[in-house]
Amino acid sequence: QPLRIDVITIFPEYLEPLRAALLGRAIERGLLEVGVHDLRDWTHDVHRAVDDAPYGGGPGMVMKPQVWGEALDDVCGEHTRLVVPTPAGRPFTQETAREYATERHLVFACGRYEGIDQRVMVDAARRMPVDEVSIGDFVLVGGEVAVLAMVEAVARLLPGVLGNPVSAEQDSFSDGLLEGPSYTRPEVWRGLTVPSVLRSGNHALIDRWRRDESLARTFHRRPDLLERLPEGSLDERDREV
Ligand SMILES: N#Cc1c(-c2ccc3cc[nH]c3c2)n[nH]c1N
Repeated sequence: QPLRIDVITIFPEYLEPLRAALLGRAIERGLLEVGVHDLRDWTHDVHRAVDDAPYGGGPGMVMKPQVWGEALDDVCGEHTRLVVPTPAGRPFTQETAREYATERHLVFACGRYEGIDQRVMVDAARRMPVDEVSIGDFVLVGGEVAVLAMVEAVARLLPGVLGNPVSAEQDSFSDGLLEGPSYTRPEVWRGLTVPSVLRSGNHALIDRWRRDESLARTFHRRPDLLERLPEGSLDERDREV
């Protein structure tokens, strides 16, 4: 059955974009299920408080464990992987997205303020796999934008979501390299031309040119990716680029 994704947040409206465009259509077609929940539905006080001052002092507020505990008790099930976006998380990469696309149920816990009381993740890990992940080395104000990015990265890998499934294989990072430049009509635009090899019709030459462009771009923009390539990824000719 389709992957089910649940998101718990104090700003459910932040997740509305999941209902639009390609992802919205995939949900309508039953290719995946998405539920969004307001964390405040699990509060019991008149102020619907979800945060409190940090033990040990310091700036900002911390999200209360009790509210999160009750929300996760209701939303998580026996096949759930809990994903908690945080700047202090392990890097979320294309490999992570591929792993998540094979799961049955993902629950994303969106923090705000200075984050969620750590005991929430410790308690959840008693019953299910828990991943604390980061989408990049920059600081956001909450987890919602990270969840939008992760859900899109995962959903596009699900069968039937992308019109053209081959592109998911050929996208950047699938062979460990960055995608090279792309071009379309017109042939000349503001005095700028399209590389002639792309109009040659010689597909062996075109594939070679694209590979060279990928290698060169990766070398200049992300040399770290070249270090991580599996053994034997680069042939003699590649090394000359
Ligand atoms: N993932 C991720 C994040 C975040 C993030 C996630 C959750 C909260 C909750 C309060 N502030 C947050 C920032 N910032 N930068 C990233 N790459």
